[in-house]
Amino acid sequence: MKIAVIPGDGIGPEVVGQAIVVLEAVAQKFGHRFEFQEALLGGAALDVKGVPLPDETMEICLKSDAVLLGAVGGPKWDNLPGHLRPEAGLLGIRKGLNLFANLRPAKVFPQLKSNSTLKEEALGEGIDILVVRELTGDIYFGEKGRAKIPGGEKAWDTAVYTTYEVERVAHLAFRIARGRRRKVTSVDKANVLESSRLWREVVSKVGEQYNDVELNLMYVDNAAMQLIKNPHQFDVILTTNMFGDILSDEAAMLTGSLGMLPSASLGEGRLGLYEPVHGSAPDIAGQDKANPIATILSAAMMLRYSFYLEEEAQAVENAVSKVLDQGYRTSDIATPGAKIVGTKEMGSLIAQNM
Ligand SMILES: NC(=O)c1ccc[n+]([C@@H]2O[C@H](COP(=O)([O-])OP(=O)(O)OC[C@H]3O[C@@H](n4cnc5c(N)ncnc54)[C@H](O)[C@@H]3O)[C@@H](O)[C@H]2O)c1
Ligand SMILES: CC(C)[C@H](C(=O)O)[C@@H](O)C(=O)O
Ligand SMILES: [Mg+2]
Repeated sequence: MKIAVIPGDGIGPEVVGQAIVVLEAVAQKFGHRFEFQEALLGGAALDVKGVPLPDETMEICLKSDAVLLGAVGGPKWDNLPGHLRPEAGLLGIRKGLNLFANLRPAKVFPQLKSNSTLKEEALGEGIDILVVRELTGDIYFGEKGRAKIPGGEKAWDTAVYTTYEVERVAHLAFRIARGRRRKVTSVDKANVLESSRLWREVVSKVGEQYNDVELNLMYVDNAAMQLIKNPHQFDVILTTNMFGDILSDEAAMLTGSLGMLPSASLGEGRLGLYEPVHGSAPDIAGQDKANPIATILSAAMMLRYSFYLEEEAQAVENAVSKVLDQGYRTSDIATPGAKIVGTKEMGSLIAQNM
């Protein structure tokens, strides 16, 4: 099994390094062979190649069975023009690999209930939400530009969706909901945006083919509020690229820390891209402070969705749970009396508990 490894910038290399330690423990325990090949993306690629997404990186990804990615971006590259920013490299790779569905599960580990920004009573039995974010359309990829006008400038980004783009991600969300609590909440801004009106029409039509799944339609401003007020009402949240970006960070905080949230980006085939939801965290980069669990859980999603190794995926998730049971915490999820460890130690502990 060939895995393209893209450490990226900031804490990216630190957290990816620990996901590899855990994948090597999986290989040893279950007798698999993973072949890792490194590739450059984002600021790391800009510094060496002058572009955020070099051709070799796309070639390496296309020849692999899965891609493991850290994060990109940082203040060093913040003043570059849009198409040269590290983030453009990430968008390019998602689009280039046609990864149209981004799965972002927000689940509360029982050991971390007190880290949630919600009161423990509000969390009840815990939260288990899956955000299915469309990933290759919307305002991220529509026409954009800037022009001089009298007195200053104007700038624009365009939100575009086609029937086909909405249909394919909607089908995926409904199919996934069948394996969960059979409830899809589609989130849009159909009271204002034309692209959201198309989104709503298409999702409703696709929903008619899944009579066994309940469909709710919700505006994004209300959804942002409902996530805090009553997160238990959500099972699968199906939403657009932009709203999914925002709502998944919000859902992350319900679980205690952005450092806990993994993601999988999927297309038509087996090739997927697996990355934590968080960014390159320049404020803590290079200090061995980053929580590697989001990336380690992303590696578990890789085992599940690209390699169909369910037992192995669960073994990784159980190892994370065991280490939390033993009281080990990185500083973002610290609680009174916890044993605070750094990025590397957290990775080693999870590998040892496999
Ligand atoms: N997928 C990606 O590559 C991705 C995602 C989001 C942001 N970014 C980029 O990252 C850079 C920083 O963005 P930001 O500060 O808005 O978001 P961020 O997610 O990098 O950080 C937000 C906050 O969460 C903390 N944090 C994030 N991950 C953590 C972890 N694993 N362990 C402990 N704490 C963690 C950070 O220290 C920071 O305080 C920007 O250049 C942005 O464009 C990249
Ligand atoms: C860095 C940025 C391009 C990216 C996004 O907006 O998709 C990030 O915020 C994410 O959530 O993966
Ligand atoms: Mg984001």
